[in-house]
Parts: sequence; C-alpha cells; structure tokens
Amino acid sequence: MPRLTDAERSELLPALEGWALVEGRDALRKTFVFDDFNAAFGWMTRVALAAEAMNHHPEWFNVYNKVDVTLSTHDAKGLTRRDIELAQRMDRLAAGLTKE
Ligand SMILES: C[C@H](O)[C@H](O)[C@H]1CNC2=NC(N)=NC(=O)C2=N1
Repeated sequence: MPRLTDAERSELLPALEGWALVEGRDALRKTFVFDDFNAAFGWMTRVALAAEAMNHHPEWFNVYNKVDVTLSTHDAKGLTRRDIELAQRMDRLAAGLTKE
C-alpha cells in the first residue's frame, strides 16, 4: 500500500472533519468526545470490529468519555488510503454521538 501523494493529501485531508496531521510523524489525529464512558466504549467496540475486518488498526487512548485516536499505516510508515477510510468509518460511526 503506497503512501498518499501530495495531490491525494490536498484532496482528501481537508474533507476530514476534525482530523489534523501529527507533528513530526506522518499520521492523523482526532479526539472524540462522547457523553460518557458507555458511549465512548460502545463506539470503540463498533470501530474495533470494523478495523479488524479491514485489517487496519487504530492507535487510541481512552479516558472516560474521550478517545484520542492516531491513524497511520505502520507497514508504509505513513498515511495511506486505508487511514482515510478508517477515519471516515470512525466519523460515520460517531455521527450523532459526539459532543461539540
Ligand atoms: C500483519 C498485519 O496484516 C499487519 O500488521 C497489519 C495489521 N494492522 C495494521 N494497522 C495499521 N494501522 N497499520 C498497518 O500497517 C497494519 N498492518
């Protein structure tokens, strides 16, 4: 899986709501804020099943109602289409559940 080209980056990244490039690493990051732990962990469970089916796994850190997510393709040492796809799926699964 090739890393995203500059052209792909300028097309795909601005379309992602709330995701930002990580400094010093070719990765994307977003913090999801839910009502409570139940909502956060329920979402994580649904994302986990989708991620496993894609064979593409997030780096994430959960405290109570917040989930900090970092996406990167380890095999490619940077961003690929898979990261964009997982970001989109995460956003879709979180639709209507997040605060702000
Ligand atoms: C062996 C297995 O297919 C690979 O390690 C997969 C699993 N999940 C993965 N997830 C992510 N984020 N990046 C990868 O390169 C990756 N590779």
